[in-house]
Amino acid sequence: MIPMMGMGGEMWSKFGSTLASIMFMYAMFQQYIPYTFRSKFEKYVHKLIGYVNPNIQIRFHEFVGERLERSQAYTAIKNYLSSNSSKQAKRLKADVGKDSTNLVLSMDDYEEVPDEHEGVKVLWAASKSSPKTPSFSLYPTSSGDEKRYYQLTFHRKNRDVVINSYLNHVLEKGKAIAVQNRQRRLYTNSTGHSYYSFKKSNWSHVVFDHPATFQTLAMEAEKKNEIIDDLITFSKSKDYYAKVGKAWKRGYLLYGPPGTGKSTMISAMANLLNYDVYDLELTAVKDNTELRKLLIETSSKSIIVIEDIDCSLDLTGQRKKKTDKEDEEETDPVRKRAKEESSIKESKVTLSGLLNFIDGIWSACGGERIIVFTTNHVEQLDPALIRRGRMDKHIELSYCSFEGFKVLAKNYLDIDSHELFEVIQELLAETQMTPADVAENLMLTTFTRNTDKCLENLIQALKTAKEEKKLKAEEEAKEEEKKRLKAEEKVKEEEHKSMKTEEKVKDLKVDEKVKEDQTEAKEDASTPSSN
Ligand SMILES: Nc1ncnc2c1ncn2[C@@H]1O[C@H](COP(=O)(O)OP(=O)(O)OP(=O)(O)O)[C@@H](O)[C@H]1O
Ligand SMILES: [Mg+2]
Repeated sequence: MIPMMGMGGEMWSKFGSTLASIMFMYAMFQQYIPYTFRSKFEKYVHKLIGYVNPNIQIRFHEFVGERLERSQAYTAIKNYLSSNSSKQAKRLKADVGKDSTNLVLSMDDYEEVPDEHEGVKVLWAASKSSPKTPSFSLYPTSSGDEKRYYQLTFHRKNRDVVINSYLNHVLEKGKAIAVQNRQRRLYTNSTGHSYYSFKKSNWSHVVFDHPATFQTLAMEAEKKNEIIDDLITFSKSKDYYAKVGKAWKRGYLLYGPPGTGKSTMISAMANLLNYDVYDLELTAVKDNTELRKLLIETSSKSIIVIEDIDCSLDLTGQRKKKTDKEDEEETDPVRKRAKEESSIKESKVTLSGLLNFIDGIWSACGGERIIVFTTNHVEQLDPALIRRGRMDKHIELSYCSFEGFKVLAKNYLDIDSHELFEVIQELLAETQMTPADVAENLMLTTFTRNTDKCLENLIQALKTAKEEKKLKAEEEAKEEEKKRLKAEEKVKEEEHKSMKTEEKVKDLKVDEKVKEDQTEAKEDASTPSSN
């Protein structure tokens, strides 16, 4: 044992002294050899190493270009390595990931991670270089001056595989991981702060974490699956759209009464496809130019939403006149308010501007985008806006069906069947209740603490709705009858009037005839006879 230790100690001391001498010589070399000679010397040393060393190295710096933008390749590699390094590297860096709940691990500086692709072995290393000349700054620069990079090392015989295949594989995988890990955003253009115009973007955003999914959406299973299929096919059809020469986008029109789940479906779409949501408030857009600017700023993999399209835009001059008239009759306070607001702000976005937005040349920039319009009154929309090709899919969201109710019962009460379901089925067929109202009744509150009570409440609400519907129908029938009687009366009155005028005309004609006769008789009397 002891001799061994002695040997080890001797070896270390030798190694230490050699290292010290090399360091000393290097310091001397740096201090006393002129710079020009030194740089030439270093060049030859690198060349010499190049002849001897069979490996090739590629560096991917964090910041590149004149404006020192963050390199996309660096970010993609970082993401790619984060999944590998957490299994292999010994020293890791941790950062908070999306939702602020999970940790994302990546390899620490000077750590190395091996990787293999198509039988080719490579080695990744994370590293950083400090600036050679110290820089002075008024601002604290903790790590700003350090230049981080990843270094890829591989044998030169594998050059083709690495450059042609492996690097693409790394970038693609890295980007896919970034999409998965990214925190999705909900953007809006309706901040209303015009003094923020110096800001770079016209969109402001918050974190998008709406929990709605297609599983929790009350809807017929067949219809739901059709929509899911459509969305997934769209998201995977990049090559197909390129082949047929169409911009990679798809338009959906969601229509139906308030509270039937239009907005909920948009959130479910975003969650299904992992897309960002851009909620475009048309009334806050000044004109077509601003609209185009907003569109260009939207990123790929996003859903652009225009809610209540019929209220948010006076699409044509004709339409404006029509809506003015309708204002008096508008009973829904929200729609009335929206109409008032839109007329106050005097948005100059026109129908043609909007159509350009949907399928003009500009719409192709970015790609992989879904445009969703919602409306409560599909019949009021301009045919040009909703023709096929612009809005590829029209989806009607309607009153709650029994199938929809079962989804809600499963979500809210966690039950698949119940003895009261039959009654509810009958009542739902006879009434028109929105999923929002049904959901409201199924919500467990302090008052309705159990399932039976909830279902009974719903039955009560459905019965009331049925009664109201009956009363409303009766009232409408009465109203119709009143209108019919009024119309009949009017017709009679008209007839009466026309008869009277006819009589008057007749009388007048008789009077005139009498007068004419009288004047003729007078004239005859006053004319002296020729005899
Ligand atoms: N089909 C549905 N499935 C599940 N929940 C629904 C459904 N429809 C409505 N709801 C519930 O009702 C609430 C209101 O629905 P939502 O906002 O999606 O309606 P909307 O159709 O967008 O109405 P509006 O036309 O007034 O904008 C939602 O928070 C959701 O909980
Ligand atoms: Mg809505």
